Amino acid sequence: MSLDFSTKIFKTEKIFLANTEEYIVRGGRHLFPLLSKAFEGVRQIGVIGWSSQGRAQAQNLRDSLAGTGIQVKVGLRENSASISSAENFGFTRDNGTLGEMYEVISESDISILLISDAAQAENKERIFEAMRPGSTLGLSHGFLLGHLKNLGECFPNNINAIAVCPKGMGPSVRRLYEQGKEINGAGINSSFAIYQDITGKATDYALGWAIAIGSPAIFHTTLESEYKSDIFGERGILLGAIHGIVESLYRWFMSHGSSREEAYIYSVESITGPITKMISQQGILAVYESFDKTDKETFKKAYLAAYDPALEILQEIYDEVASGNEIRSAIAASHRHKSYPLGKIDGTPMWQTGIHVRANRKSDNIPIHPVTAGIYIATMMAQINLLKEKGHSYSEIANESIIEAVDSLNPYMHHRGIAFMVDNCSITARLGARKWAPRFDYILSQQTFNALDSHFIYDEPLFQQFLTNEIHQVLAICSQLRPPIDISLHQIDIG
Ligand SMILES: NC(=O)c1ccc[n+]([C@@H]2O[C@H](COP(=O)([O-])OP(=O)(O)OC[C@H]3O[C@@H](n4cnc5c(N)ncnc54)[C@H](OP(=O)(O)O)[C@@H]3O)[C@@H](O)[C@H]2O)c1
Ligand SMILES: [Mg+2]
Repeated sequence: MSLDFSTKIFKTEKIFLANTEEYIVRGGRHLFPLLSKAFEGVRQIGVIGWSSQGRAQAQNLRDSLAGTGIQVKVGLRENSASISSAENFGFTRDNGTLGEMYEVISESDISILLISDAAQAENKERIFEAMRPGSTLGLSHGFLLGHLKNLGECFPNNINAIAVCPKGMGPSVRRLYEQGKEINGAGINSSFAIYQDITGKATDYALGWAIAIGSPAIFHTTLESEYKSDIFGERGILLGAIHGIVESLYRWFMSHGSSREEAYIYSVESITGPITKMISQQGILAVYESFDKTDKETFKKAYLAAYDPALEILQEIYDEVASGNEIRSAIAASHRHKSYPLGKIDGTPMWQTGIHVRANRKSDNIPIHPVTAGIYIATMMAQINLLKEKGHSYSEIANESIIEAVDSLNPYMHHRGIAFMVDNCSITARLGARKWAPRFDYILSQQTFNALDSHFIYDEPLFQQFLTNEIHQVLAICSQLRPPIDISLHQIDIG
């Protein structure tokens, strides 16, 4: 995969991640005056859908493009339940910035498709038909490409097909953009991909779009690599795996004499509080290095007991995603959910305990439990190593396995529990988390905890591989590209 690209409008920057070269573009408000040039020939951008991403991207684009003459118009299905919410945010039929989705697509020069992935797949013919020749289809996910590949079909050959994929959820995309008004560089990083460029303008459109939604750093990828790593990552450590890990850990701590509150603190709080913060600020190895000798041993044992079982499930997920099965499964599930809507995931005593724990939380006193750290980090490392083996770039690996977890998602779980994190993500992600979390819970309970409670022979090279992994160096470089502020959740408006 070539990670180089060319733009006459924005400055590209070469970075070295371990021994590989990648090119990025840094965003920021000082580049907004270049947006008119980047979007040359564009009079209207349609944002189709009003959910996590639609709401955030439509507002950010409108704010960034103010004064350029480029209109941002929201498109929704007939009788959409979201019409009144969009109108409350100033996208109204009266002022011409809200309309029926197929009409908006047919009027727009760029149509950013932010309806659910399954709805994109289901309505692709009508969407493609509505697009004018020479116009641009914008995606925030490669799911639709995966679906087309499953069917042996392609995008229409008379449109551009591009993607800008924010590596964080919609509310963060909006909130950090707003914070960026005071602190230049605050925002959510995005990857971008150019699948089809028939006008020669696709790269500048994509970079302009990413800058306009506030991304501080923009990485290049392909649409195929994006959907594989994204669908895989959210089923892995970002959502599915972390859910399975904490459920199984909670029970394990209880079976070893902890009270409910202690078990919750040692499992969930430990990860979403100090482990997340330390990885975000100092990297993965810092967690291990923060332990004394005894806890280092405990961490090592937990790491080695968890790595292979976690890798086994992760490999299965990757295979399911790469073969197209996971995409078929998400579409099939969306049909079933018309009769059986997605169920709750935070009703059990564990998550009820979490409410009390959070109410009485003293943030500075949350311990890092070495068993929890060992299992969580082993799963993260297994995901990193698998993505590397599958040929993903380091920027994508770091974002899909570490940065999105510690800077975007885990803080949501810390703030209000598992459902607040998972159910603020896309439907594709919510489905995947529900499908795979029990598999991680099961394999850890069956294998990892059995091993932990007995003696087993350490795979020393595997632990050495953790200590010397290139990802530590990669993360140090990537963390310089992170937004300069923390996500302040208490201010986030989840509507
Ligand atoms: N959520 C994230 O943080 C995130 C992050 C990165 C990328 N993405 C990608 O961004 C895109 C949008 O995701 P999302 O999470 O914002 O949305 P979502 O929650 O997955 O989907 C909800 C939106 O889809 C619309 N919709 C559902 N069925 C429809 C149908 N049959 N016809 C027309 N519209 C329909 C809904 O319309 P109504 O409003 O009328 O109900 C609503 O606006 C997806 O490609 C996703 O993979 C999401
Ligand atoms: Mg994602």
